[in-house]
Amino acid sequence: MDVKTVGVVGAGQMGNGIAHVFALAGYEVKLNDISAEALDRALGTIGKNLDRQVSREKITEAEKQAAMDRISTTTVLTDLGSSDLIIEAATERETVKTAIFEDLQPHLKPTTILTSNTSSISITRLASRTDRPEKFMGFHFMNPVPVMQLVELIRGIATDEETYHSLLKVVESLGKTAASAEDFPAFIVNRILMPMINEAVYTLYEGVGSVRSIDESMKLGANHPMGPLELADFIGLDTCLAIMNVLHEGLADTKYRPCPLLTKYVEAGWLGRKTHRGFYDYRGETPVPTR
Ligand SMILES: CC(=O)CC(=O)SCCNC(=O)CCNC(=O)[C@H](O)C(C)(C)COP(=O)(O)OP(=O)(O)OC[C@H]1O[C@@H](n2cnc3c(N)ncnc32)[C@H](O)[C@@H]1OP(=O)(O)O
Ligand SMILES: NC(=O)C1=CN([C@@H]2O[C@H](COP(=O)(O)OP(=O)(O)OC[C@H]3O[C@@H](n4cnc5c(N)ncnc54)[C@H](OP(=O)(O)O)[C@@H]3O)[C@@H](O)[C@H]2O)C=CC1
Repeated sequence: MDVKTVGVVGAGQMGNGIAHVFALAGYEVKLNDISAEALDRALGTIGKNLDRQVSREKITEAEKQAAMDRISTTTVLTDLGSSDLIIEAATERETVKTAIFEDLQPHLKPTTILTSNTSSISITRLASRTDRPEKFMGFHFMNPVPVMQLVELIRGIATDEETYHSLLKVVESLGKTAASAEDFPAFIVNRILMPMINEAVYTLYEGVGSVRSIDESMKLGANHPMGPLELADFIGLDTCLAIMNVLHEGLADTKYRPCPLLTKYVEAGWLGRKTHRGFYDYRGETPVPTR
């Protein structure tokens, strides 16, 4: 299947990054969200991130303009029906994702490939709720999408080889690198990364260190580009908690128990950068630790 048009569902931090890289690579992109404000914000963010690439001479002003012109937005999900490839990047909740695929599928071409950017949820189970499990895959981009090299490709039990090879070609066309992961909870990156973040929250919860000392320790002591709590805020604490819950339930092992402090931050609506407060408070000029 030759992919030329892409429909992206969900215009949050991942959806806008995915639209950005596809438009820059020459694909026509339709970006959908339930909220018109989210779509406006996404276009603003894409413009700013493309400007950054122009100012660092990675792309020209004309390439930026051409990329912006290839992106259209809509709050009507079914407008994405004519796309060759759908990338679902809505909130990490299985019921949300299943409803999107159910609403979309009567409007799709028989050849359309369906994918989810889920961080953790079973691809086989999501696929089984659609009319085309053989054309369904996990297509897991990393945050920030314009910068990170990796894309995880996850085949469900029924995914056919043609679909897998079509997506491999797409990843190559974006200048990124694919890694194949088997369909088990949280795949490869988050199976390893998220227990580390959860452990950092336990380290804070048990008073072993403060937010700042935990992050400094991992940046200066293990050469991580961001401390684990800073990274959790960057990913979104709701997403981190959702992934830990999938690991905990899916692997039935107490070592994946989400830290109660992580749950408390999510219950407070302190979801990290996207709500301006998480392990750090981002409302002032510089981030201030909340513990
Ligand atoms: C949860 C999941 O399911 C899976 C996941 O995604 S897990 C999260 C994975 N991501 C990570 O672990 C990110 C860890 N953090 C980092 O790698 C770095 O802190 C970072 C790349 C985000 C920023 O790096 P930095 O050195 O502090 O910032 P900065 O110097 O401004 O940026 C580095 C480069 O990225 C570019 N950049 C940063 N953000 C960008 C964006 N959103 N769009 C475009 N370019 C961007 C900058 O322009 C700069 O480019 P050059 O090298 O060409 O100059
Ligand atoms: N954050 C990260 O680092 C990474 C996240 N992912 C995965 O990507 C997906 C998106 O995450 P992320 O971008 O961070 O989340 P965000 O919370 O930033 O964005 C999700 C967006 O989806 C919208 N949305 C919710 N329901 C629907 C719907 N039915 N139709 C269309 N849009 C909808 C939300 O709208 P509203 O806000 O109005 O509810 C919001 O704008 C998740 O599956 C996540 O696990 C994958 C890799 C990295």
